[in-house]
Amino acid sequence: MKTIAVLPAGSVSDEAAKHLFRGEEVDWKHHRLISDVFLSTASGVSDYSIVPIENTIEGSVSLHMDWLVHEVDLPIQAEWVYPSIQNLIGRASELKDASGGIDYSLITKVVSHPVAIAQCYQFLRKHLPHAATEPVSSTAEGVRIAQNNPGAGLAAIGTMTAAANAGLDVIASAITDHDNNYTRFLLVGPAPYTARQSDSRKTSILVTLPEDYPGALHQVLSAFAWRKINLSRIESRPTKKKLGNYYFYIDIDMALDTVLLPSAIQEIEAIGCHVRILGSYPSFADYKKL
Ligand SMILES: O=C(O)C(=O)Cc1ccccc1
Repeated sequence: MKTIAVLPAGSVSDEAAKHLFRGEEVDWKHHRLISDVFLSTASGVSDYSIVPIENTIEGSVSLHMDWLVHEVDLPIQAEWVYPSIQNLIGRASELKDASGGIDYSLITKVVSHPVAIAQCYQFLRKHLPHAATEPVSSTAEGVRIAQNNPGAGLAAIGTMTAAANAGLDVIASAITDHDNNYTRFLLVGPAPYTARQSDSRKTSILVTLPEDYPGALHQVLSAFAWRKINLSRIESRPTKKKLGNYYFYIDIDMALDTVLLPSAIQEIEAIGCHVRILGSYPSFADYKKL
């Protein structure tokens, strides 16, 4: 039986995790903090960690990308995309107006994961411009805080599951600014993921450019382009060593084969780039086919 570390029960990550591993017997290790999700596998307690890495509305989850790069050395073994439907959660009985509807002015603070708060920016600006927002470690943690603080004018943003688990009401459903809000999740750990196969494979690398080499980034991109290797994502992140020094996080739409991709990597290493392979793995873009 696999042991898998993930954010708390009822979080978006937890729902996505249960979807990938449905039908399998799993020992779930729920952690309040993403750092403990990573460290559970890095320390050998868990076999895998599940990490939300990118969202349709908000883009990359920088903290999680930085943990993957700077704090642990855990290969990516799979990626999949899962819908993130956010809801406003609280105690309806505490928010009634004279006609029995919801009086949003009675909500003084909204508590949730910062990415979830950002996904619902327009809803909050329209209905809750007066309310404070408080970022916490997960949407499920925000619901737990609302549950444990009755009468405090708190509302959370989270999943239907988290609301049901906490015995709270869904005050407003599907409040994200755009429909089709999806999150990309990574499965990280030492062993390959083999439970499901995908025709689509990716390889993620981290490239550090040589100093004082004008046009180095163009040469990196060219090394893939002339080999007709498609790059689906490139993102610069600080190396945290010196202002203006970046890693380039590159997703490549092919497996780490034996000739083409290794030769492209050798070519960019030859001009002085440092390349770290973050993983080569199956990609499941359509969760309905999982
Ligand atoms: O907080 C959660 O529920 C998570 O799983 C992290 C997250 C938050 C918002 C969008 C995607 C993942």
